[in-house]
Amino acid sequence: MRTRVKICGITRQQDADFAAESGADAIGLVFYPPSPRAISFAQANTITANLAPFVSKVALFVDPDKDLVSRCLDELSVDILQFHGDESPDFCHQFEMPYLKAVRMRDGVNLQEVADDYSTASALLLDTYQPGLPGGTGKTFDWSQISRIDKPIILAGGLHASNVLQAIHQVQPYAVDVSGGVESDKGIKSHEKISTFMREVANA
Ligand SMILES: O=C(O)c1ccccc1NCC(=O)[C@H](O)[C@H](O)COP(=O)(O)O
Repeated sequence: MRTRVKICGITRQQDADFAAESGADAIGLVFYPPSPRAISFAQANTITANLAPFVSKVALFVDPDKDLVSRCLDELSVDILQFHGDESPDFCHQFEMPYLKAVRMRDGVNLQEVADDYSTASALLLDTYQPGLPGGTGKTFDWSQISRIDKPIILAGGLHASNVLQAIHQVQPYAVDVSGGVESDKGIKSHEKISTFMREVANA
């Protein structure tokens, strides 16, 4: 089966359009103000309003207030929520929307237990654990920590064109998620890097 691609931390319409033209399956919009990739709902509206069809729009939060997520759903057309903090299963489920639950990989994480806890999640997104930084670390983690679970896995953390092929062969994820690995600067995607990344995934 083809490995899907989500390009996260999109802040500009031209990057979203290029990602879509290049075959990305999803784009991620970060609604977490401390992030250098954070955008407002108004910016997100411009990006999503003109996006080609059949590209999923993922709204990413880190331990948000319920009201922020509700407002996002009222004001924006998004397809999937992504919770990248310590949100509980009940919190994630309450919006009655498909959602991804990020898991920051560290010693002792039992992925099947997490998958059972978040039984309503569409997938687990596995990212690198780094104290003080909930995501977008640009660093890989030890992929041998990943056990087989009965839920789709989205592999994130430090992926780029030079390691994504190996990552796909080793982990066989449902999808890969990239942010820093296709950037020229924080929040600014490099179209050349997106093209190379997409080509590598297609070769896998
Ligand atoms: O991108 C951020 O700044 C960010 C901040 C807080 C939580 C999540 C964040 N990003 C999530 C992602 O972009 C990806 O899901 C993932 O972390 C991969 O990022 P990268 O290692 O840069 O490829």
